[in-house]
Amino acid sequence: MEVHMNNIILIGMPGSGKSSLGVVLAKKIGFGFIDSDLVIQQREGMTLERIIEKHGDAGFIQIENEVNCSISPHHTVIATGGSAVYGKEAMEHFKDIGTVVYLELPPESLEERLGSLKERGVVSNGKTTVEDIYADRVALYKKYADITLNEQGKQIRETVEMLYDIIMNKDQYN
Ligand SMILES: Nc1ncnc2c1ncn2[C@@H]1O[C@H](COP(=O)(O)OP(=O)(O)OP(=O)(O)O)[C@@H](O)[C@H]1O
Ligand SMILES: O=C(O)C1=C[C@@H](O)[C@@H](O)[C@H](O)C1
Ligand SMILES: [Mg+2]
Repeated sequence: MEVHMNNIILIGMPGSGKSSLGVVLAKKIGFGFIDSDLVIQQREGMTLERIIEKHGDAGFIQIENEVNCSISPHHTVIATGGSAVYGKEAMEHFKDIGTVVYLELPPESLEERLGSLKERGVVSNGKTTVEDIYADRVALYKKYADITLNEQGKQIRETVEMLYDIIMNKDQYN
């Protein structure tokens, strides 16, 4: 598989580690790092939780879609928000500017990491459990992924190594 080395875009459920892994990967490969959640917060001048409260799920998805469409860096790892896949234009844009990597983890393991969903300000679309939110999104994560990384049982360091190997074309996973 050919990896588009301009940008690496991380997608996946909240708690899958896009932000935690992304910055470590960026440092390792000499790339920049952008967390699109922080770009959204800066643009709106409030926290993600507050934006969701104010605009509702649909309003947040629209804002996130617009912001993500405006992110066009070079040689950068982009950690997206868990709900980024609801933005069709943004995901098409990301596929144009880089390689999209889905960090895959089953809902049981996500639950252990997440703690309170409410505190994280998740776009729930009326769903209340991690399992239901996962079920609502899993097809979208798979649809947009150029690479799917199963991180079950892996430490952050191991997942970064696995991704590094793929990027550097020493690929034994795809
Ligand atoms: N093996 C692991 N891999 C990744 N993260 C892990 C692992 N074990 C524990 N964690 C923890 O899980 C959490 C992952 O959260 P993080 O904010 O990176 O996820 P995210 O995908 O960016 O979520 P969001 O969509 O809400 O932005 C962190 O607190 C991290 O330390
Ligand atoms: O998965 C989600 O619904 C979200 C994840 C966060 O990264 C933020 O983008 C926001 O809190 C919504
Ligand atoms: Mg994040």
